[in-house]
Amino acid sequence: MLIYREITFDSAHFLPNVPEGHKCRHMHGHTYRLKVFIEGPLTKEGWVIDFKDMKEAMMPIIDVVDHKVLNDIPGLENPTCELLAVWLWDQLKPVLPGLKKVELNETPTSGAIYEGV
Ligand SMILES: Nc1nc2c(c(=O)[nH]1)N=C([C@H](O)[C@H](O)COP(=O)(O)OP(=O)(O)OP(=O)(O)O)CN2
Ligand SMILES: [Zn+2]
Repeated sequence: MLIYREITFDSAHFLPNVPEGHKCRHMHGHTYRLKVFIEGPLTKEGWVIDFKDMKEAMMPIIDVVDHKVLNDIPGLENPTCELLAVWLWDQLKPVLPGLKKVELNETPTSGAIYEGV
């Protein structure tokens, strides 16, 4: 069974590696939407993991990026949606057994999906 929990956070960033003149070289912000997927068997409670426990595992990581400048965070010096999705995966993997996939929307119409290496 695959379950998910979704959360939003607001961050500022700029993309240092895009060409001169690209609008994303300038500091700007996004409301990111992160969907975290966990796969596993049903327990005797009839669930994979308590959604509440998922949220509790996710929140300390979300607190690192929420209302922050992403470029200031070690490992996020070039915070594209793709690299932020990988960073979130790397943070979540040790605290969420069964982590299957992260889906990160940077805008309502664009995003990245990462399932680990
Ligand atoms: N593959 C990627 N492309 C872009 C990324 C990214 O992380 N991965 N990021 C950006 C910028 O962060 C930018 O803020 C988003 O740009 P854009 O998609 O142009 O966003 P808009 O909502 O302004 O889109 P419009 O269609 O122009 O309204 C850029 N690309
Ligand atoms: Zn952006």
